[in-house]
Order: sequence, then structure tokens, then C-alpha cells
Amino acid sequence: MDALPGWTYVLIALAILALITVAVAVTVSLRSRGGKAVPPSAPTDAGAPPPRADEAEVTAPTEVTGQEAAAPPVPEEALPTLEQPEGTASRLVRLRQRLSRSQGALGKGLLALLSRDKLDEDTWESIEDTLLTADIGVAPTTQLVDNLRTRLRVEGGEATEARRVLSEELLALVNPDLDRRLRVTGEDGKPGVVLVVGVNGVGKTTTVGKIGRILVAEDRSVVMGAADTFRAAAAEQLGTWGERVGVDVVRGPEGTDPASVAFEAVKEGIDRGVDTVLVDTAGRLQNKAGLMDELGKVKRVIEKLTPVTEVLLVLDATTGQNGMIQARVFAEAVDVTGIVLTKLDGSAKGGIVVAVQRELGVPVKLVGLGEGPDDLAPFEPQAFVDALLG
Ligand SMILES: Nc1nc2c(ncn2[C@@H]2O[C@H](COP(=O)(O)OP(=O)(O)OP(=O)(O)O)[C@@H](O)[C@H]2O)c(=O)[nH]1
Repeated sequence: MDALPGWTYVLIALAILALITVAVAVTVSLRSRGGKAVPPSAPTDAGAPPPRADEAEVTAPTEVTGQEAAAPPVPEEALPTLEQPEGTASRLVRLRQRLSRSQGALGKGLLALLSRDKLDEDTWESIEDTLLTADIGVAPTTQLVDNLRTRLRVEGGEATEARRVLSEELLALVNPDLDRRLRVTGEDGKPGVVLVVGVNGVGKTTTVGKIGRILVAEDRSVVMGAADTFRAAAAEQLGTWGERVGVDVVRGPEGTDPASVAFEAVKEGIDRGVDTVLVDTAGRLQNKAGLMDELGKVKRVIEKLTPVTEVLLVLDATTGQNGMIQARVFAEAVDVTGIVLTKLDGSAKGGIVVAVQRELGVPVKLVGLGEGPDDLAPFEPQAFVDALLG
């Protein structure tokens, strides 16, 4: 066989080189596609309130860099990113300010009227209207106006006097002597049981979650029961609240008897020796008889194990008279021992505190002041009046 000309060898060598280059390029491209880590999905936080600005750093998903992508997967148990609920002192300071922002207009309006040179009938009528608009209710308004008239006649109408007298009268209406402590501890080594009731949408589940966080911040052990079995999302929502602070949530499939979930939750709490069991209930029953049957049963069934120490009725402060009607129906269905007034941040009608306490003869114990996870505060009469007067 004749030897090939020299340039043919050069051509063959070039062709082999080109083939090698193409092969290397294809391999590198495949590797880089197959090896890229999928960024972790965002934490499923759908049911819980949106994180506040100061929480964002903790909960926001971080981007995965090339180096992190190559790192070996970390077992799930090693990632308990539990949140630290806000401490009591800073929470109270923050929420008192928020209360002033939402309620200050009422007191300012009243003080402006009371500081007029002449307190004539028109002025007293405007004072009455201002109080009624703030949902204080007719009887307390009449009482307050009568007392103000008498005292300002006797004690003089100077602006500073008017402020002092108004402050004292408002405080008397809010009734600082009521016992507003939450009964979260049980007896005989058993947990305290807090049953949370109210119609849907008022902020029941959110309130259960927030109370759980307050208890965790106080180093108490907690189990939560999702006895709102009408809507699967409600149980999921509570599950998320629990997960965030390491509290277990007992739940049953959608449609389970709420009483059986409540029973299981309290049993779990007793078996584990926790301090408090918080039970969320459903409130979407349309008729009073059904509501009474259900709530009565939940309470009776729990009390086969241990007494319910607190029944909290959650009311939405923005609903005015509607809230009062709900309050009456629930109070007939179950012995309410305390009221939680939610969404006070979104309503200037703080007078509902006075109206609802009068109506039920039960103290407002907690107020909801926002959608943030720690936006729940104990109701403090003096701080409330101070907020009203700005
Ligand atoms: N602004 C404000 N929003 C609140 C407050 N409390 C609850 N909410 C919001 O009210 C909405 C309803 O709250 P939920 O806790 O789901 O109400 P629920 O009564 O449990 O309703 P169901 O689960 O449907 O029975 C949510 O968007 C909460 O974030 C509050 O104090 N202030």
C-alpha cells in the first residue's frame, strides 16, 4: 500500500483534535446542568401571618450558591429553625404605642370638646355622639356624660382638670378591678385548658397561635388542639403556628367530631405533663342550638379528663354591634370567662371594650393589635385609657 501524502496525516490529526474538543465541551455542559442543585422551596408559611420586617431575615429563603449546591444534603432533623417569640417587655412597649395610634382620636376629640370655653347643650350632644360612634354603648355613654357634667361643674372646666376627670371616668367605665389574669395552669398536676371560641374570621386560630407563643416565651410547655375540623386549612394554619415555636398540634381529619380532637389534645397534654393545652374550635354554625350542642359537648368531653380553666371568646373589634350579637349567642352556649378583642389596630372604636364587658359581665383579657405573630397584648385598663387620651 502506497504511503499517504504528508498533508493527509496533518488533516487526520486536525480532525481527531476537533472531535476531542467537541466531546469535552458536551461532557462539561451535561455535568453543569445535571449537577445544579434545585433551590429549596420557600418555607410553607401560608396559614400564618406574613413575617414582620424584623422577622424577614429568619424566614426568607436564601439563594443557593454553586458551592452550597455541591455540599452534601443535611438531614432534616438538623434544621429546627425555631423562632424565639418576642419577650414580654418589648412586646408590651411596642403594642402600647400601637394602641395609642389606633385609639388616640377618641380621646383627642373628647378633650377638644371639653376644653371649649362654654360647655353648652350642643357641646354635650357632640360629646355623646363621639362616645356612641366609638361603640361605647348607650347606657355607659349616658353615665359618662352625666358624671362629666356633674364633676366639671363642681371641679371646674380648666383643660387640665377636664383631662384628669375624663381619664378617671373612662377608667371607671373600663373597670380596673376585674380579674384579667389568664388561667393557664391546672390543678393536681394536670394542665390548664384554654378553650377558644368565636365565629369564623374573627381571628380565633391566630389568637390560639399567639397565646401559644406568649406561653413559650414564658417557658411554659404547651400542646394545641385543632378542634376546628370544618376547614382543613384551619388545622394546617394552627400546625404552622405550632411548628414555628416547637409546639405540637393534635388534629384529626377534616370533618372529625371536634369534641374527639379536643379530648385527644387534652389527653396528650396530660400524658406529656404539659402546663397548658390550647383548644381552637369552629364557630361557623349558623343556628344557636347547633352551636350550643357543639360547644357544650366539647367542654363536657374535655372535662371527663380535667376542668377547662378558661373559655375565651374572640370578637373582632371592627364589627361593632354585630360583635355584640355574637357575644350574646356564645355566652349562652358556653360559660365565657374572658374576652379577646382582635383587630383593635384597625379600628378606632375601642369603646367596644366597655360595651362588651357590660353586656357579658366578663373582662376583656387580651387585645389583638396586628397580624404579626407577637401582636397580642394583655388588656391593661390604665394603659388603654392613656392610649385613648393620647
Ligand atoms: N389586623 C389584625 N388582624 C388580625 C388580628 N387577629 C387576627 N387577624 C387576622 O384576621 C384574619 C382571620 O384570622 P383567623 O385566625 O384565621 O380567624 P378564625 O377566627 O380562626 O377563622 P376560621 O379559621 O375561618 O374560623 C387573619 O388574616 C388574621 O391575620 C389582629 O389583632 N389585627
